[in-house]
Amino acid sequence: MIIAEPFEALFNIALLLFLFWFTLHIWVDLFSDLPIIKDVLEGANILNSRWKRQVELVYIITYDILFGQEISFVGDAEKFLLQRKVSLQSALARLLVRKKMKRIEDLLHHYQTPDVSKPRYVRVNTLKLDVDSALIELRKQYMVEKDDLVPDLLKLPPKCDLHDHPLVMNGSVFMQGKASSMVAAALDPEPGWEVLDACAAPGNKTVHLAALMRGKGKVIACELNKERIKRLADTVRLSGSCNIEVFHSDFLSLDPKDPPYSKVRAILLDPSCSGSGTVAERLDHLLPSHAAGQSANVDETERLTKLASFQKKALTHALCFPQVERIVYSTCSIHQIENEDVVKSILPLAASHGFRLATPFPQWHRRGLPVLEGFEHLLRTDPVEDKEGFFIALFIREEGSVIHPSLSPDSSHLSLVERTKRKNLSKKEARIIMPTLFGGMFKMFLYSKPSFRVNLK
Ligand SMILES: C[S@@+](CC[C@H](N)C(=O)[O-])C[C@H]1O[C@@H](n2cnc3c(N)ncnc32)[C@H](O)[C@@H]1O
Repeated sequence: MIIAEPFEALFNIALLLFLFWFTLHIWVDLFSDLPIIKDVLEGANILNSRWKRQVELVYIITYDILFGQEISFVGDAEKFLLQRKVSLQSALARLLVRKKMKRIEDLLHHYQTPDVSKPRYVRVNTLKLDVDSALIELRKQYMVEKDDLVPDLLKLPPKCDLHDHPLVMNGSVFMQGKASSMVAAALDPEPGWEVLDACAAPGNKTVHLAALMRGKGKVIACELNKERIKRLADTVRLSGSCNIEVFHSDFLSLDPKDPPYSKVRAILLDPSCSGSGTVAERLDHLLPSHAAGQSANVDETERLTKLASFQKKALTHALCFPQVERIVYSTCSIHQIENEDVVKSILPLAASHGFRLATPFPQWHRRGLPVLEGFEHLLRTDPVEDKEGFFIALFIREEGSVIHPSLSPDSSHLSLVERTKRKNLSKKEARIIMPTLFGGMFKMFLYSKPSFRVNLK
């Protein structure tokens, strides 16, 4: 007995401490959720005057029904509230949707006001102005610094609204994000080359190419969409570049062996993509139509699959230009299916044409997803950390590699008509000694596609 008493006392103290902790835990939980429980009860509109008088008890039982353990004791209050469990749950669901909408509204407000945390970038159009002069001019109004990675790119504080700035209005600088400005710089075309911008509108990267080439050589800007051609032509005019030719055409229908494409040394391929790396798209995904469940997901998967299929065809086609030495592929998408998967699928063909992956901006730390050999060559920017989600892959043809005429490009992406034409041509090629003048003209006739050069004047 003498020995048992201290144990009993200790046991009682431990039990008391446990009960105290347990009660405290429940009340802390309850009180942190109390505003929600009040709102739920109000939304469910189930309390009559009797239960309104015992509201504290109602709060505790409602808490248990919605978030707590099984209810072990069922008195009148429990019975009353359990019978209305469905109303309580739907009131809670409505409240959560309202809160989520509020969060989306807050996010929209945050992103739509100029006061965001994303720095502003302008790229100096070196065809019109040198970087130092641009710095002097912009520093009259803003804190400006040179970007540490991309040449000719200037970084300004997030709040700057430069839309009406004279340097923007007269095309001396272009408002262009950092990741977007990395693409033409990664391609790094040499002055005097012929370069093809395969999917060009609105033309930010086209005019960047022209500036990098210091106005020497030629940039061919190809765009399929008639409405967007006008925007492209405006951008080209504003840039003051004289060596850009705009073509209204489907990139997939350009014959790589036809002049003027046969001399193309570099291709910038920035095809249509989901845009999931941009703020507007990411917010769009939070909206109820997207969050509505299954059907939205199915649509989204289908859309991504279609986009990826076009992206693969376009990249495959780019590999077929006989003189091309560099190809840059970029998207503003965060999805693997539009990025690493596209690159992975064409790697064997690229290798057979003498191409290998190169490393654009080796000092940039964020690389591709590790789902293919050579992923470390790929470049990614993160939608949260870098404020935009971009992807860049750079292909370089090994020196001395040329496309042998027998290595006919993979034509699986071409239309049936196109494939038939090609097949017929090969038969004819066997009979006619090519290239003869007649043969060349005949080939040009067969390959001629509705591609319109746009007069910029
Ligand atoms: C992502 S945007 C290009 C943005 C542009 N590189 C820039 O930085 O301003 C893709 C463009 O490709 C065009 N496009 C889509 N399919 C095409 C095709 N088959 N041939 C040529 N252009 C195409 C679209 O109309 C769209 O204007």
